[in-house]
Amino acid sequence: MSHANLLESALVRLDEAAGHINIDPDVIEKLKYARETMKVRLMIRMDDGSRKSFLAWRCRYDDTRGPTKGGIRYHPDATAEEVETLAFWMTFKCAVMNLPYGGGKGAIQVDPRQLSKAELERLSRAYIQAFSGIIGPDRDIPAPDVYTNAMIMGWMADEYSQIVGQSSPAVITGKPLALGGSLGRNDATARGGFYLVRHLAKDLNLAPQLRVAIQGFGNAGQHMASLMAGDGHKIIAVSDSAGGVYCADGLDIDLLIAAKNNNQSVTSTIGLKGHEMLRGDDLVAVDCDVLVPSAMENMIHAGNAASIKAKLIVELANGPVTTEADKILADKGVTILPDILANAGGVTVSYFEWVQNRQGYYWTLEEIHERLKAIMEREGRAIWNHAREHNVTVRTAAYVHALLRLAQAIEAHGTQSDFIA
Ligand SMILES: NC(=O)C1=CN([C@@H]2O[C@H](COP(=O)(O)OP(=O)(O)OC[C@H]3O[C@@H](n4cnc5c(N)ncnc54)[C@H](OP(=O)(O)O)[C@@H]3O)[C@@H](O)[C@H]2O)C=CC1
Ligand SMILES: O=C(O)CCC(=O)C(=O)O
Repeated sequence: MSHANLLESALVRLDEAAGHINIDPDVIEKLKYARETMKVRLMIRMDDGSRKSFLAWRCRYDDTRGPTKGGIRYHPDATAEEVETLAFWMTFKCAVMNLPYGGGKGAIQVDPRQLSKAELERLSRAYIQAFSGIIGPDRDIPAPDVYTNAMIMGWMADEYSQIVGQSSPAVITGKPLALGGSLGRNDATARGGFYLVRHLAKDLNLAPQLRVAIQGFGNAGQHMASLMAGDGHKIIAVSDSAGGVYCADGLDIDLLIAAKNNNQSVTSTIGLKGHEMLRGDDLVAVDCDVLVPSAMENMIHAGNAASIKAKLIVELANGPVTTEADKILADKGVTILPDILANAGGVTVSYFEWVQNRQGYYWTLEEIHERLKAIMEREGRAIWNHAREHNVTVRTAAYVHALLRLAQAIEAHGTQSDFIA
């Protein structure tokens, strides 16, 4: 599926949820469109003295529940449509977790692996120069996403602080600890999903030792592998953009992480420690108990959903399963813990970072983990129970859960505030 119909497809889930509750059509009308999407062309000086331009966007999809919140993605295939869809999902994700935020997202159309560190820094600072008017600690708060990280967030927070003339750490989350980052943000996306699976293990009839396949081996995928392996489960397959590896007895996670830290693909471990090669779509079809998509959108689609053998899919990626694949998987009896719940640990610890920045008082790692676990379990349990009681998928239950909160906020604002920025 191209990005051109990504939002349309995402809105199918909204309509589906709206069909299960009595909701004012005005609420749905408001949630169907992004509030504002700003597009710019960033021009930077390359190391060889030439100038190069890059398209970039920031979308503030809906700010009814608070300042907009969401990551910035660096990817050569980024489009405005993708950014708006990701911002739509953020709107629902923040509502699912009851965070005092709306949804936003940003992107630069770039392959960051083709830039030097100095070029990457100039580009990241140029992004903030361009968007400094629409971001801010009470307006729109960026964070990391695909191919961005703490170092980039540090440059961005520094650039913003220089522009406004005062230290302003709460404008961006996912920063390095030395610049006001939070303990526990690094593995928060995976940890939230991990706590959720552990909490629902009995309800899901999960075996004590699970065979897990992970698609994508970056921030989300690597931490999920470590957490699940540390809890006694076997990671039997992982992949990255270059291919995949498989080992029925369990892959060597330290070896895989060392390869990624060395800028190599997971496939560089083929032939070592019993690691075998996986091609193309083979990873999703691996005989396993749990499949964890942790890469990009639409990777599980009508063409490969029928081949899936896992009984549980934990969506650490945003939008990894198309609406067509949802139906195929539901017919096969596969349970999906949806993105707006399963990967919400990241934005939840981002929220903790923002709170700590604002109060100037920092929590211990244990406090972060306890608070994250409590919120994942509270919202996860409510959504799970709703799904069971109303015989709907966990995805529909999560959308209903968020939609009720969004509707309350939209109605509470009244009808005269529609044009306030
Ligand atoms: N970081 C965060 O806090 C959050 C991230 N997410 C979502 O999680 C997903 C992953 O993000 P994150 O881990 O941060 O990103 P990273 O940039 O850290 O990692 C992305 C991973 O996906 C891999 N990948 C890209 N294309 C493919 C492909 N076609 N097949 C297999 N693997 C592929 C990359 O491969 P390679 O290493 O070869 O480049 C990389 O290993 C995204 O959907 C993101 O939006 C959701 C919530 C929060
Ligand atoms: O940490 C955040 O604020 C947002 C993370 C994000 O982009 C996401 O959850 O998709």
